[in-house]
Amino acid sequence: MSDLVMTVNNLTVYREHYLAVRDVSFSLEAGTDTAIVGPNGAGKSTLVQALLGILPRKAGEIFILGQPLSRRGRLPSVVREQIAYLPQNFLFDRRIPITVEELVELGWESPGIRLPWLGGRQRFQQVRQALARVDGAHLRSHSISSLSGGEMKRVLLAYCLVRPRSLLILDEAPAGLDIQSESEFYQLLYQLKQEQGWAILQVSHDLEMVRRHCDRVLCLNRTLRCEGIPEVALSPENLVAAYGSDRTPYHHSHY
Ligand SMILES: Nc1ncnc2c1ncn2[C@@H]1O[C@H](COP(=O)(O)OP(=O)(O)OP(=O)(O)O)[C@@H](O)[C@H]1O
Repeated sequence: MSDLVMTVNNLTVYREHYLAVRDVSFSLEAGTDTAIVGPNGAGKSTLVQALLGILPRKAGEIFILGQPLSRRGRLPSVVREQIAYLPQNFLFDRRIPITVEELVELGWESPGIRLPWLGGRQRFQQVRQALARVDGAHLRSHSISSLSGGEMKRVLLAYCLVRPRSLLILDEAPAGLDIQSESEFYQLLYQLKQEQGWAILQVSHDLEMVRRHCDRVLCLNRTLRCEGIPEVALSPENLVAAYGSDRTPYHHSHY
């Protein structure tokens, strides 16, 4: 049997009084890359935030590495530290006097009690390795205030990579990267999934990227309209079902 990293059963989530996600079920296996696609306002970010325990759910169950996510969004710390999340926008005050290395180091820490004097050497090496993997070694001592948008994305990915993980959740993460950096970004995701068995779940509007890189697609428009391998889930009929006949992106495709 394959290793299930996440199982979602009949998930329903409201934003205030608005039913944003209704009765969604799916599972994620280790070593796979799954895309969530759908039109603006379809509930993609809401779904991701509910999976992370940031937004409360109205109904349904979420299991991560076999452990239930509590109604209050809690998970055992050994499970929580296996999850990395790269948001669409990382909003913070860039004047905070912190270097790239210090930021990435924060990702190395386990949730809970911190003993900063322990594991210093290992932490140092892990931070260097993570930055090297995203081609950001030269940024190590730069202040985060000096980074471009694309450099910041790479540093945040290093933050995710700095310790072993099982699940990486991305919300439109490569937006803002140039073509070369985007291609390297997807190459790295491929390695993480193949070599380290990460399950990847990514929200995307880029259907060409999804066709090229993802193993499975969930088409969301409040509820799951279709799912499957890209060739099936992104067929013209299924895109019309997910986006509606007037908003389907199929006609803009190069396929
Ligand atoms: N705080 C809120 N209160 C009420 N409705 C909200 C709130 N936040 C989001 N919504 C609504 O919930 C729906 C789902 O929003 P969500 O951001 O999850 O969609 P999305 O698929 O991620 O959209 P996009 O592709 O535009 O990023 C939208 O109709 C949005 O207007």
